[in-house]
Amino acid sequence: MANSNSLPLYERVKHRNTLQKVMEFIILFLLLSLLVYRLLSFNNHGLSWSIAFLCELWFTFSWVITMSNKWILVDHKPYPDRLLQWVPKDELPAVDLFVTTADPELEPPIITVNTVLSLLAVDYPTDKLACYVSDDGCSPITFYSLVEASKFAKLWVPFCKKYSVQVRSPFRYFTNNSTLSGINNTSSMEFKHEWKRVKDEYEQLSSKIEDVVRKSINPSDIIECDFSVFSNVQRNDHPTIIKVVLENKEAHSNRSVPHLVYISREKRPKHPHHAKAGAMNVLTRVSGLMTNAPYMLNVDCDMFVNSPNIILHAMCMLLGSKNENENENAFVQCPQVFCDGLKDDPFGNQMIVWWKYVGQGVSGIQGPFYSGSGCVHTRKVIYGLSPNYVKVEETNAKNLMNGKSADEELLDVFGKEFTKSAADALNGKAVCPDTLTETIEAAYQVAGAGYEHGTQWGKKVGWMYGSSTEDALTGLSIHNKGWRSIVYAPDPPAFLECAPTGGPAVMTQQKRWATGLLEILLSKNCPIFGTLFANLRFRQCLGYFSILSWGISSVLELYYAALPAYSLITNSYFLPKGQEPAYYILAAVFLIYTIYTSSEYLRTGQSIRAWWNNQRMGRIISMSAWLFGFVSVILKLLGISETVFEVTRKDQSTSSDEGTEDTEAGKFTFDQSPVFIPPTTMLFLQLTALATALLGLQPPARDGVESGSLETMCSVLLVVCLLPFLKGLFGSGKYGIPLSTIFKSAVLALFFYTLCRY
Ligand SMILES: O=c1ccn([C@@H]2O[C@H](COP(=O)(O)OP(=O)(O)O[C@H]3O[C@H](CO)[C@@H](O)[C@H](O)[C@H]3O)[C@@H](O)[C@H]2O)c(=O)[nH]1
Ligand SMILES: [Mn+2]
Repeated sequence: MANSNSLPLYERVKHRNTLQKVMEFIILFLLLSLLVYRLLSFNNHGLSWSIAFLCELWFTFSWVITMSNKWILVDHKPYPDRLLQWVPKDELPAVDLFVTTADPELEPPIITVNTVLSLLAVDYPTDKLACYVSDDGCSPITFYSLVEASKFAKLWVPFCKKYSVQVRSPFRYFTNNSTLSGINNTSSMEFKHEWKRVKDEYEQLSSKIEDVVRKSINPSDIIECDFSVFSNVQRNDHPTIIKVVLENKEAHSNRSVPHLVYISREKRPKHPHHAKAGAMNVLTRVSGLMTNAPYMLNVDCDMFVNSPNIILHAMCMLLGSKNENENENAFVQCPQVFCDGLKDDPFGNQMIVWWKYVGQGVSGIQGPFYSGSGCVHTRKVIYGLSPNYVKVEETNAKNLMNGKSADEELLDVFGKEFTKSAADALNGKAVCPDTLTETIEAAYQVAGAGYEHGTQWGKKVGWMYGSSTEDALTGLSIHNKGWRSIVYAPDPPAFLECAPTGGPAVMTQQKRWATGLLEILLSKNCPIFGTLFANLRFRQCLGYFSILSWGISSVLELYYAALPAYSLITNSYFLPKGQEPAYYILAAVFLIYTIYTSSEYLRTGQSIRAWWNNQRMGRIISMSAWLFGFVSVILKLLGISETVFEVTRKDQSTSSDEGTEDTEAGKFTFDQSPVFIPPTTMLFLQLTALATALLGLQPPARDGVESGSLETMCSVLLVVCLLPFLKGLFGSGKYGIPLSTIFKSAVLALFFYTLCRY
């Protein structure tokens, strides 16, 4: 026993990559040479030269950060057997499971239901788990779906455990894919029989939900449950609704299913609700009163469990070290992996390479960024504790000297109804009440719209307010205290989710990210302060900078992309000429960068096409969604408008019937959103510039040197990147760019052209 105690519960696996690193240094050297070349020839050039220099300075700086981010890749390997030797199964720590949903239309309830069922069925003692669903849509349909799902769960959970089912979300388990469904010719009769029964039940469940969604049947007409609370509610103006959907009363029987609680927090037009961050804080408080588990797993409504052992594995990494002081891991983050992602990643948003090289790279520094979903948090850390923590009793004495008792202090921070629960959690001796309903009255209090007034929720404790990427901000505030975090990227992935498809959904998501991230950079939460005045490591700060600056790089990329067009139109140049040595510097950067980036795709098992799609979408997203993110943050800083959290549309590929493969799914789609104007303008601009050059309409070169081959090549390359938009000009329906967008873009392009010419 003593022996197994001292064995670590997880291992850090480091990957070094010399070849990649050599290429990184060569690229850095080339970029620096280019900067030197620009500086040496600064005097004889005009504005475009300075802009090019500025942009290249930024690109070089970003490259240094990229190198720092990827210095060592780290992954982790848990040893659950050692944990089970160390802690008996029924003494494992409890974990509260959080799911958020906000809109039954954008987020079909059947998706949420599958996520919830997969959570209820994880391999972990059921009496240690409780699942809380926050519904910001206040939808009786979502509630109804959960009630129905809880009945099915009583069949599904025991079935999964009895047959050690690998895939625990029913829609995926019951696909036609035989490797997932686990049924084959060698299966026993009993299994086949039960399999059929569970499948039938699931089909009934999904058709019931579909009926309610499609025909808008009033759920209260079909089940006996109390729906009166949902009458007359408006999404943004309603009292709290908390319903214990399922209470686990037979904890030790093999038919038991974890608790399931539905929460729709109070919303009032006058009270800010803080979108997802607000919902997470209500989940934290309600669960704090009901079960107060020391750990909390949170997922978005579309992210379901794919590996049934995930909680046990995460526990290894959170409990994992020999002495308590050394245990400085605040949270375990699993990469976001997309289920049945479209072939070759046409929208460039599957982020496989990002998670591999940046996600695992920052894990070698202080740890991965919290990315909002697929993450297990430590409750105490969310309550603001630092790694070198002092217990509440100890602070007690200290505070008394300041004239404030610890209780008063806790009251100020957490609010009245929550003081005891918070103290219990911080002291690590949470006792949960015998029944969930016992605490329901207090739960209504802490879910109220005005509860947080005068407390530190969203400021010092809980999920942080002030950014539409509350995840990055919350993670940053944890890293600022000196905590580490852990990336866990098992194969098969621990969770799977749906990647948004189509132009508009991708743009909504990317715009929100760029907005939220820039909001953090330009606020008092800027990571530079974290490094200067708190415990954020310098290279971790650089890592944060690399994502927080998306909005800024979009502006520089836009300038750089306009340069070739400008040069062609005015018959000037901003790139070195064929006879200059610097010409070869540029060619070499281009070549090595191509080899470097494409090799990352090949090594992660993706195709060259996927590489190209990501490069292309990278440029498109940067000059559309990120640019809009930048603009909305500037508007917010000027006090003109507030930033909002727009929910991403989730595709309903989870219904039980197998849809035929949508061959059009990878095609770029458009809508009326102004976000499509800048890329369309850019396309027009490059086309006009190329036409000007080809038709010999360029003015005579001012200082005798004309635009050269590199400018033309860059312009052509941009047109190739913008090919989806070129096609969009001729497409119809959702595949075509709306006429108004085309018109506005043409006017803008014409304006730029005139500006250049005169
Ligand atoms: O007012 C709101 C808005 C959103 N949500 C929920 O927040 C989650 C994330 O929203 P979604 O539109 O799916 O955003 P994504 O871009 O897919 O999510 C990523 O980015 C977000 C930050 O921008 C993080 O919060 C997410 O966890 C992360 O997965 C969903 O479950 C929503 O139901 C709420 O509960 N209340
Ligand atoms: Mn999502």
